[in-house]
Amino acid sequence: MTRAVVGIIGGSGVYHLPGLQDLREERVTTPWGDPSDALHFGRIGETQVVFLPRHGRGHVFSPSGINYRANIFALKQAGVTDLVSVSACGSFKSELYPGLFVLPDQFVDRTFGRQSSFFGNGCVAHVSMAHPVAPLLAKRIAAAAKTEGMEHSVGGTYVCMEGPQFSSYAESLTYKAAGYDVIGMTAMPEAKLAREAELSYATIAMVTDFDCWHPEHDNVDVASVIAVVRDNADKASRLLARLLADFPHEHEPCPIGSDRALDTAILTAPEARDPALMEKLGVIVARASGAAT
Ligand SMILES: CSC[C@H]1O[C@H](OP(=O)(O)O)[C@H](O)[C@@H]1O
Ligand SMILES: Nc1ncnc2[nH]cnc12
Repeated sequence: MTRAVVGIIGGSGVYHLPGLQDLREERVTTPWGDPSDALHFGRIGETQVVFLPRHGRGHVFSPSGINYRANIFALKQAGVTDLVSVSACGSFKSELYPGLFVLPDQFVDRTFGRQSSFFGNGCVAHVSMAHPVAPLLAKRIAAAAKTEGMEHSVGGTYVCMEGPQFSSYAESLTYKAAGYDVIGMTAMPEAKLAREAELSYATIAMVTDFDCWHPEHDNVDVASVIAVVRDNADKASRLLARLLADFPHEHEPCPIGSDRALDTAILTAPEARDPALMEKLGVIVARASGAAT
C-alpha cells in the first residue's frame, strides 16, 4: 500500500494554504535547482499535505521563470502521490464566468521557453499525455465542490500561453474559435512533468476574467485577476479543505496509469543510460527502475 500524500500548488494570489494543521516549513533543494519556495508540510484531518506556492511568496517568479522541474521534483521527493494545482485563468465562454471553478481535462501547450522534461540525452522517455488529468482526482475535486455547494464546471481545455503579456485580441478570438475554454500561463509544463514524475495531477482553474474577447467586459489586467482571486479565496480554501478532509488515506491506483507512466516510456537501453542523468533523475525513476514500489 502507498500512503496518499496530497500536493497543492498555489497560483496567483494563493501563497499559503489556510487551515493546514501542524504546519512545518522546510526549504529543500533538488538536483534540478531550488523550488519556488519552502515546502509547507502539514495535514488537514488525517490527510498529509504538502503545499508550494508556484510563484513564491511575494510573487517573485514569472510564469516563464518558474523552475517547474525543481517544483515537481521537490514534491515527488516529499512523498506526494496526488497533485492538485490551483490556477487563475481567463475564460473564452460566457457561461464560464469569474469566480467559477473549472476542472479542465485537457491542455494545449503553447509555451516555448521552458524546460519541459526531466528526460533527455542519456535517458530518453516518452510518456503519454493523451489524458493529462487523473480522472479519480478530478472526480474527488468535483465531489468536494458539490458537497460544499459550489458551482463548478467539469471538463474543458486549458490553453497555456508563454506570457507574461496577456493575449492580443486576435489571439483571444483564435483560441475562442478553436473551442478552448480557459487560458493561463502555468499548467504547462507542470502537467507534463507531473506525468513524468508519475504523480496523479488535476487542475482547479478559477476563472478570473474574459481575457479580451468579450464585448461587454473589460480587457484582463493584473488588478482584476487578483481582485477575483481575493474575493473567492474563502471559497477556494473551503474547496481544498473539503477535498483534503475526505481524501482516502491510501493512494488510489490511477485508472489511466498516471502513477505508472514510466512503465512503457523509457526507451534508452539500461546499459546505455547516462549514470549522471540517472542519478539526477533519482526519485522520478526509482519505482520504474525497481528501486521503490
Ligand atoms: C496575475 S495574472 C497572470 C498570472 O495569473 C495566472 O497565474 P497562476 O496560473 O499561477 O494562477 C497566470 O497563469 C499568470 O501566471
Ligand atoms: N486572461 C488570462 N490570460 C492568461 N493568463 C491568465 N491568468 C488569469 N487570466 C489570464
